[in-house]
Formats: sequence, C-alpha cells, structure tokens
Amino acid sequence: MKKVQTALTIAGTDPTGGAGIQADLKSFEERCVYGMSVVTSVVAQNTQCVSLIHHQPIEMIDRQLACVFDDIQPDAIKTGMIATEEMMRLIGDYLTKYPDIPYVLDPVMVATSGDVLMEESSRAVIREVLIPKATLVTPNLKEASLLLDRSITTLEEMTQAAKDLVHVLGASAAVVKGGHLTEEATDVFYDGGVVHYLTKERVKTKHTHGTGCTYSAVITAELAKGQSMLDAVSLGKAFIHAAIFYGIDLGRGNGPTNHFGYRLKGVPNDINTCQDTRGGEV
Ligand SMILES: Nc1ncnc2c1ncn2[C@@H]1O[C@H](COP(=O)(O)OP(=O)(O)OP(=O)(O)O)[C@@H](O)[C@H]1O
Ligand SMILES: Cc1ncc(COP(=O)(O)O)c(N)n1
Repeated sequence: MKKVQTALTIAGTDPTGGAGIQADLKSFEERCVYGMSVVTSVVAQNTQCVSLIHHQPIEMIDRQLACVFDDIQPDAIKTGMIATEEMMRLIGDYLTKYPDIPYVLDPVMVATSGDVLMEESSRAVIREVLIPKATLVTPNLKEASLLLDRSITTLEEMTQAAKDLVHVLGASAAVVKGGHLTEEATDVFYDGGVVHYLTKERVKTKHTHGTGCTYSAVITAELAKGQSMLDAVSLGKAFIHAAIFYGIDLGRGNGPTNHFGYRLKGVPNDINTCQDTRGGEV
C-alpha cells in the first residue's frame, strides 16, 4: 500500500466552516493529504463576527499534541490562531523536538471581521519563539506591519518586509500577502534567494472569510508531499485564487471561499489535478 502523507494543523475553530481548523482540514483533503488537528481555542464565530472565544486549558492542548506525536508523526505542520504566550511556548517546545518537519506559521492576529484573535502581549513571543522555527511565515500586510513594527503598504515595503522576516526575525522563508493591497492580488515570496512576485487578478468579492487559513493549509499539504517551497506556494496561490473566484454566498457577512473551487470548470486556473496516493487521478 502507498504511504499517505499527513499534515497537522494547530489552530482555532470556526463552526461555520470557512476559516480555522475546519478550513485547514478541507484544504488538506482537497490536496489528497490526511489531515489532523489540535484545537487551541474554540471560537464561536460566523461570517459576520466573533461572538465568544474559549481557550483550551494548556494541559488539554499538550495532551492533544502528545496524542498526535506519540502515534503519528505528521509530514508537515501548520499553526493558525495561537492566542496566548503560554500556548506559543508549548507549541514551540514540540517544534523544537521535531526540527525536520516543515512548519508553516500563519500569524493569525485579527479576523476579516476585525475581531482580535491573538493577545497583543503575545506578539513579542511569536517573534522570538515561533518565527525562527518557521519553514515559512505567511503574514498579511497588517500582520507583517505588527511583526516588524512599521507600516507596510506598498510592494516595495512588502519586499523589504519579506527579506526582514527571513534575515532579521529568522524564518527560513516568507510570503507577504497583498490581498488587501492594489488592483492585483500580489504576494511577495522570499527564501533568501531571488524575490518572487506571485500575482493573480483581483476578484471583486466580499467573500474572503478564511483566505489566509486556506492558502497556508494548501501550502502545508504540498510540503507534506515533498514539493519544493516555491512550487508549494505557487500551487497555494492558484488554489486560493480559484477558491476566491468561486467564493460562496453564504451567511450575512463575508462568506467563505470555495475549497473545491479549483475542481470547477471555467476558472482562470493553472492547478494540476493532484495525484491520489492510491494511484488514481482526483
Ligand atoms: N479579492 C481577492 N482576489 C484575488 N486574490 C485575493 C483576494 N483577496 C485575497 N487574495 C489572495 O488570497 C491570499 C490571502 O491573502 P489575504 O491578504 O487576504 O490574507 P489574510 O488577510 O491572511 O486572509 P484573511 O482575509 O482571511 O484574514 C493571498 O494570496 C491574496 O493575494
Ligand atoms: C479560528 C480562526 N482562525 C483564523 C481566522 C482568520 O480567518 P479570516 O481572517 O479569514 O476570517 C478566523 N476567523 N478564525
């Protein structure tokens, strides 16, 4: 039997299924990777707002991590919402024990709805403890600004931010996402070599709930399958573009992206079908 690759997400939840752990698991599945999840915080939220957040007790997060790692070592890991310093340090300890597993850090700080998902006091800790362990860090403009303590609004500033995330803060690679920037949706990728600009047409839509989660989850799945970082990010970009292009008009606020969008016809879409691990084409 062929080996099935596995990916682990460590993140918060979204009961409406567009963001957080739910979006991550759907994305892993779409890329033919077996998904696992450790819940950091249960978030009562929908397409309009966050209503209540319950952080899991630290022992519960520790036990969930132990249950996964004692039994099934993931081929790649991503983190999303990690609200507190204590959680960051615990997760950092696990990452230290498994330095060879690719780790994608989506530094979730604020939801599309504007609600705060990470305590402000944790910002220094994410910089110190998690970014240096990241194979890839994927901030949007606001997150990059908060991490680097300066305003980042232009393509030039995004480029310098991507370089500083690598050379100053210590990530192995960075994608600074320009979803909130210009006419085009351009992201800047840097891994210490040549700077790459990943550009797709901007889709005029308000249905962007969970774009960051979905993008980083797809990249994680591709890394789990052994793709190169640039290939993983490029495929993630094409996937998220299709998911936004076919965004779903659900709920009264910012609806979710369409996790099966890339399978639909008519998308200006360059995604290859993924090879099923049992040998068939999906
Ligand atoms: N309207 C859009 N049309 C096309 N691509 C988009 C659009 N909005 C975002 N993107 C792309 O989606 C990906 C996620 O970017 P974004 O900047 O929205 O991240 P994010 O802010 O973390 O996500 P979220 O809005 O979920 O918090 C990036 O590749 C970005 O370029
Ligand atoms: C648990 C959780 N994690 C991340 C996000 C950010 O996603 P978005 O900004 O796309 O709403 C979210 N809303 N909820």
